[in-house]
Amino acid sequence: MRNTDTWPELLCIFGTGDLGRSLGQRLLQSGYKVVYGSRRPHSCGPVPQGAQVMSHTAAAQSASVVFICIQREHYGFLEQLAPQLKRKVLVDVSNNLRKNLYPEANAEYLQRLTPEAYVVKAFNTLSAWALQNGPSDSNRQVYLCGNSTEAKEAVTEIATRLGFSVQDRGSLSAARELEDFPLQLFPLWRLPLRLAFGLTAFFFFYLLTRDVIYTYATQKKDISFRIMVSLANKVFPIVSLIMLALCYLPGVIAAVFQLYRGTKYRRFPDWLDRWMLCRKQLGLLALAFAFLHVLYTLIIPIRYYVRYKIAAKLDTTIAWRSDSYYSMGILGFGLYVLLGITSLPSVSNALSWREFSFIQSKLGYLTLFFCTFHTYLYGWDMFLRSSYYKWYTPPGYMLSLLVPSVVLVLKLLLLLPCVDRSLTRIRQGWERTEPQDDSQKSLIT
Ligand SMILES: NC(=O)C1=CN([C@@H]2O[C@H](COP(=O)(O)OP(=O)(O)OC[C@H]3O[C@@H](n4cnc5c(N)ncnc54)[C@H](OP(=O)(O)O)[C@@H]3O)[C@@H](O)[C@H]2O)C=CC1
Ligand SMILES: [Cu+2]
Repeated sequence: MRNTDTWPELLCIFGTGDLGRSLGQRLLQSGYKVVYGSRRPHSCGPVPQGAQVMSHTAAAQSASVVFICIQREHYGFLEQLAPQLKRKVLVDVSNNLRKNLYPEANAEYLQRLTPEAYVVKAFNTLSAWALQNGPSDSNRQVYLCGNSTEAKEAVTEIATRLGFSVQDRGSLSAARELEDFPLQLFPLWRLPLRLAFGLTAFFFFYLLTRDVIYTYATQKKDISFRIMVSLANKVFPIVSLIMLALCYLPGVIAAVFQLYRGTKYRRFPDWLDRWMLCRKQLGLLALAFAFLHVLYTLIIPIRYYVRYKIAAKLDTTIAWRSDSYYSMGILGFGLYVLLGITSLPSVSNALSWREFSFIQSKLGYLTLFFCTFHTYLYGWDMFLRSSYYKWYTPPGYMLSLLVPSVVLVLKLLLLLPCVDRSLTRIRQGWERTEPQDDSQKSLIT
């Protein structure tokens, strides 16, 4: 099918648009020869230096691999070209503007137009910009699929020469999935973002009512200026703590499921699966909120309102209490940042699985513990110190501590030696398997 003896190999690109030009430039830089097929070979836009431009027919005849850098809507003319494209490798790079715009994938449509060509879907997840700049850490992956193994090998070779790493996603029927990739908008972030937004809105309005509006209604005192810093600095830590707890809750629930079922070989319910998959995003958002809390806390001493209230008398008991909750908060935040850093791909790739799970799980629970304890101490301190917090504190404050406390208690229970032993046994797949049917049973007994 291909003549691999001639190097530099000549490759053909149909379409002199953005992607065609970027791809051509990259191919030329990697040592290939490039010929363009265009509707207007003599009046098309600028092409990279060193490339030739011809009619579609002439260009197709000269190469064995043809990149189709044309929008799917204009594929129609390729049907007449089918005889010239016979036994050629056609690379479909196209994307759609929406999901399910057409009944079949673009690559399958191309295969239908040119039944005797070998269509390979590839490169569509890269942008013209990424192609032109060459592979970078985040833009290294090329996904491809197709029915002919040889054709896929040819495209793999080219992509590898361009510096990309290739992932084969199977036959051409996977093309639809590949075409949907670029259309996804932060799929794993959606749930955590909605949650963060919902929690923030809820606690903000809750505190606004209980803090500002209630005070105004009962005491005719206007403390609305507290919205900007004091209120924000209550909402952010609460949301952060709850989200961090929610990041560890699914792991605990999964362990409970496994213990209850006595096996790890049964699938978790869908909601738990989805929840487990977005733990990293939950954790990172929680970290962002913790950051805000730290920043807001740092400015407290320079605020006029606080300096105005500072009393001259020093009470060592109070000093102890408040210093301990600051200290817990700082320790918790330090670990929080560590968790965030180790979740970066470049860092986590450098860790072994054991190291990664040690940090994300053991230190993760420690972080949750510090942050929860910090919140407990804060509440205790405020409760003892000011009468104002006596009525405000309980409901909202308890609510913010509920989820983390549940997670920590469950985790402690899971760490009990007897529970831990059976969980380890289940996770290592040592569980007793019941004989499947009666014939086996009789063999055993
Ligand atoms: N731009 C990007 O970042 C990416 C683009 N893609 C895909 O690459 C393909 C091309 O995209 P892009 O380069 O941006 O698009 P452009 O509009 O920039 O270029 C399309 C090219 O197709 C040719 N063309 C247009 N109309 C017709 C027609 N009726 N018949 C024959 N040829 C025609 C033209 O080349 P000529 O005048 O020489 O014939 C034109 O330059 C698309 O399918 C897109 O989905 C995929 C990933 C990223
Ligand atoms: Cu705090």
